[in-house]
Amino acid sequence: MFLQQEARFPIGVFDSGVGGLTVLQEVHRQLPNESVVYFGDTARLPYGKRSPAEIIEYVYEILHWMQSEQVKMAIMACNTSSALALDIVRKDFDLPILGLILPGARAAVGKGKRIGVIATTATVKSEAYVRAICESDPQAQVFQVDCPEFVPLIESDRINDPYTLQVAKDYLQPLVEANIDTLVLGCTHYPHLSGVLRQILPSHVALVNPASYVVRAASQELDLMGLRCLDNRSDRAETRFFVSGDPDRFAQVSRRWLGKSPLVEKVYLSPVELLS
Ligand SMILES: N[C@@H](CCC(=O)O)C(=O)O
Repeated sequence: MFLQQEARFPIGVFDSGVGGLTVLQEVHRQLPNESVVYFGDTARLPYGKRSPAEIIEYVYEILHWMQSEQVKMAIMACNTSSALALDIVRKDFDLPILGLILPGARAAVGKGKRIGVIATTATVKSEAYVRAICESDPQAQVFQVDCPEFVPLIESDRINDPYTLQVAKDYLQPLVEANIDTLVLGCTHYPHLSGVLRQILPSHVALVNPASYVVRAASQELDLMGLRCLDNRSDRAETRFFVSGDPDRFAQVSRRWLGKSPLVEKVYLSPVELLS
């Protein structure tokens, strides 16, 4: 099966932009020995506005490139890609590929019965969370809202802007009125807004960040496959950052989350011929 993989190889983590950093933080917390290749497809964000065909094409390109970087596992740190592309691309790669929807849905049903999901327009339209939640708990009720303004606001570093709070109030209002008890942050950018969301939601509403659950699943998978890196010398694990857009811009925006400006390289992804 996955014979060419070795424990010392990195884990690939990708998103359209800085959203995947919320997953990267969990990788650093739960899997501190692992090296990571992080890719942000910043030239083509937001993915949430893209068609399913475009998203699938981008994901193929990213995974082909990640394979050339010798990743031993790929984590789609992007709900939109997980919702639209995971089941399609998985069969075409000789490496474990993990997505956020199932771990997020399972975590949500463990917390409540009236489950709100906020996500990109593409994820909401796919109904991937509705299916996954209802399969895990047929009694659960799901209320979805797409929040197309969030990703551009986060990518332009406007988290604490009063306008962002107003937009968030408008998006959450129908969910508060529906009396949700649980809210799934169904886009990896949104945990960056947790503080803003908390100001609006009643305190009994549980927030579910699927990032911590997908990384837990990744950890189990690494053990199962004998691919966990056991070398715990702190200087060995490194995270390298790559983007398709402007590396300086990514370094500047991600600084808030990483505590320092990372070194970021630009990558030109090659088009992949898709068999239809
Ligand atoms: N991080 C996003 C992608 C957002 C976007 O580019 O629209 C997700 O989890 O869906």
